[in-house]
Amino acid sequence: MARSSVIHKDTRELRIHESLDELSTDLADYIAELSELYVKERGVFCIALSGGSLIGLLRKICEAPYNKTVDWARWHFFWADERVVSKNHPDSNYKLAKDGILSKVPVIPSHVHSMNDAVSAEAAANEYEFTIRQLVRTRVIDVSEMSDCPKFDLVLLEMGPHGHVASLFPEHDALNEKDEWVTFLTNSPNPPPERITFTLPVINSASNVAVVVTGEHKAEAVKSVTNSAGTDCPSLPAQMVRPTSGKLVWFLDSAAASQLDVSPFS
Ligand SMILES: O=C1O[C@H](COP(=O)(O)O)[C@@H](O)[C@H](O)[C@H]1O
Repeated sequence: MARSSVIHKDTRELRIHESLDELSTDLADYIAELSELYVKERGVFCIALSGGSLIGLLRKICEAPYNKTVDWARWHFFWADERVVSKNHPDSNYKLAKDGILSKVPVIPSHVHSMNDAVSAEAAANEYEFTIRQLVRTRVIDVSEMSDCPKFDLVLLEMGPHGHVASLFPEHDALNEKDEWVTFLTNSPNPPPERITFTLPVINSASNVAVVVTGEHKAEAVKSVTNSAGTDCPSLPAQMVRPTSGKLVWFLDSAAASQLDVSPFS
């Protein structure tokens, strides 16, 4: 029998699942509910994806009943980060999403806002920010009244074992970027070195942010982040994900939650 539990810690909701299958189902339910809400409210649903094993965990949203019930034609897809490689390269976050999601459901090609793979990291970051600015101007993407940043309906992140999210790595200068919406790196500590990423102000302006973490190798980082409630000087990028007025939900499997000081299934 699958087991799940919901814990509120600081401003985070932690949804802990005993199996990956259960996590994947809950993630699909959560996204489908947000899609319905924003399609009703705004006529569109703007979702920013990341890469990694997150995409495999999104498989259920492409299956019955969601493949039929979700209003795919209203979805606009963005990327919270991308690697500077060609779109058919195995490291490409776009390719991962294309193979895992975009090729499986009836999306509108002009609603897929991927990053340009034919120019430098700097040019692609500038171009992506320009694209987002146009879509904010036409109100496809909502705007945050507090920060003037784009307000994505949902930003989906996956935390790496050392606490990185999107392509925001511990102690990297990109974490301090306050003015740009999209920035670039040429020295990522994880390969490939060149990347493009949303900045923290954009992530934290979203209406909803979900952070997905699975596996025991990430348990220590999960513990550090969740024990840092209210810390004034967070050091891990995942600790800095604190939506200003949006909702933050963490989806964990029991292995990733294994070092938490709560016993989710007791
Ligand atoms: O490099 C990236 O990593 C994260 C996830 O980290 P992982 O170590 O668990 O793969 C991913 O979400 C991000 O989009 C990506 O570019």
